[in-house]
Amino acid sequence: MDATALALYSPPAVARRSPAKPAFASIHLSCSYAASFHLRASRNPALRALSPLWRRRRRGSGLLVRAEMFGQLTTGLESAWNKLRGVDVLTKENIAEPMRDIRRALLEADVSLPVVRRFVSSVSEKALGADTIKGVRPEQQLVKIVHDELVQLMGGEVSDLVFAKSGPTVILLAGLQGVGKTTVCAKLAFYLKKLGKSCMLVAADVYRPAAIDQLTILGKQVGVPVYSEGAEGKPPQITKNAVEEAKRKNIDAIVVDTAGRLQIDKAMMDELKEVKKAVNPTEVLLVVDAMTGQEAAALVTTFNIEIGITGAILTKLDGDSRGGAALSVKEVSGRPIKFVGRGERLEDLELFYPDRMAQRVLGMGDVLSFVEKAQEIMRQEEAVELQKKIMSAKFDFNDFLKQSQNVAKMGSMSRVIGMIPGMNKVTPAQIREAEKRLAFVESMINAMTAEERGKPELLAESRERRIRVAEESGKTEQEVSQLVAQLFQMRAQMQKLMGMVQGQEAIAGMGDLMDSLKAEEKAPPGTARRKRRNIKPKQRDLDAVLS
Ligand SMILES: Nc1nc2c(ncn2[C@@H]2O[C@H](COP(=O)(O)OP(=O)(O)OP(=O)(O)O)[C@@H](O)[C@H]2O)c(=O)[nH]1
Repeated sequence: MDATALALYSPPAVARRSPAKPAFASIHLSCSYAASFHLRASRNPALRALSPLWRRRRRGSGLLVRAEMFGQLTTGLESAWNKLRGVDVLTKENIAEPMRDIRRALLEADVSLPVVRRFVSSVSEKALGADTIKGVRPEQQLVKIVHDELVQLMGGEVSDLVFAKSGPTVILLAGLQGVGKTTVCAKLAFYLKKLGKSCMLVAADVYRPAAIDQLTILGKQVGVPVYSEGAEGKPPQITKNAVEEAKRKNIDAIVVDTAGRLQIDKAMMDELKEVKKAVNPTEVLLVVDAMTGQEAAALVTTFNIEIGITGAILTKLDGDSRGGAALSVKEVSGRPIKFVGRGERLEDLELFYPDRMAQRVLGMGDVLSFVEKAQEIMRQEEAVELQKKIMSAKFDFNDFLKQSQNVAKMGSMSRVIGMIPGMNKVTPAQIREAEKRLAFVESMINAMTAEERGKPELLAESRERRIRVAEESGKTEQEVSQLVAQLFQMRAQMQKLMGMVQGQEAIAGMGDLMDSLKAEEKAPPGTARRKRRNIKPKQRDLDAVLS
């Protein structure tokens, strides 16, 4: 791999100062901007070359974000290569400590010890055997080696659903109670519909009456039929009849929901074997909870030995899972992870890509998934338009509202943030704060006139307008002023982040706004605020906003 390509593996710069509390709004703007930027970059090599900018976070201007998923593992791995800064070549001596860091990070992520031992020995061997490549620093080489090993550990490439060559594809789901099986049934139906395949759900969990009702409700939400014979039927017979029904109705795929139990028991295994014998399913997928770490890997192994499975579906990856399950399942059980669940919504199920997961573990985000998500909600021309507006500092409140709604469609904020390279350290609390404040902000934007939303300078230059918006939205003038000031700050930040700022031409109306903000901060409560002349912002004001 040449130096440029390897440079993409530059470890994200670890900010040397405590994470600045990000302006809530810039989290949304960064996500919106990234959606448009990466969407364009996905079709434009020149722009794509810029995307490492997202990986090397600019101190002070980027957002210090810690995605919920794998945060601890990412930090642990980062400390490994940060110890190699300044060395010229990887040697047995100088990689000893980084290897100990990697070992510790994987164990803390709840990866099983035998897997960790094999992983560290393979990375060490490759690190010592690696040729030095001109222009590539040793820590970059180590990041690349760890990345490739992580990809292999998780199965190498994506393992998609297998479809039957003739007749309906039968997907049998198994798993313990509460792991998310029934939810996965609906998510899979939603995924199959997106692929243009007709689907039917089968209620074969006859022991928990609520499960049948739950599946029926979910089926209605997705818009697919649910085959049920109530709680009296026997799962093997129910499933067999469902296959006949699917054949009659020429349905492409059926997804069978089976009973979950608190732990593996013989009755559960025997029943699954009978169902399997009755319908010979195309896929037998074990649903496991990512939060259970290496226990998930052990479960997959047991089910594979007992009944034979074709793969696993890892749910609740949006939770505070340390990553051990994602990293261990394939290596321990020999069976691939096919899908991951990242939330409770129907669209929160996606194919499992080992390379993208490895990039996220290494804090490099997941541009490809981000682009795919952005493509689902944003047309290319919209992305071009948004990009131009942001780069020309014309991004206004209409754009902010539209993009915030778009970002919300891409999934939870932590998930969107986790996909954007270079933004892998937002704390969950900061993300929750950002999400909470969005409604607060939207109420102020909705109180603005269309003209004010399209020309925020009008609000920056007129205190009367700000007071009116405050009164109509039930907020204070100070809060409105802060919001307007943050929009200008976001404009400048985005340009700075892109490294495309063309000089810092003064932004009209900033002086007045900055002064009234400062006056607010200094004036004791109730002091009549001094009226401000509209003045061109002094460089000092602009620097204060831009810093
Ligand atoms: N955060 C999060 N919650 C999930 C995910 N998948 C499922 N859940 C939630 O987990 C809970 C259990 O989901 P179910 O689908 O009822 O689990 P189950 O395995 O069918 O449970 P039983 O029917 O009792 O066997 C529900 O509240 C789901 O919304 C996920 O990927 N992320």
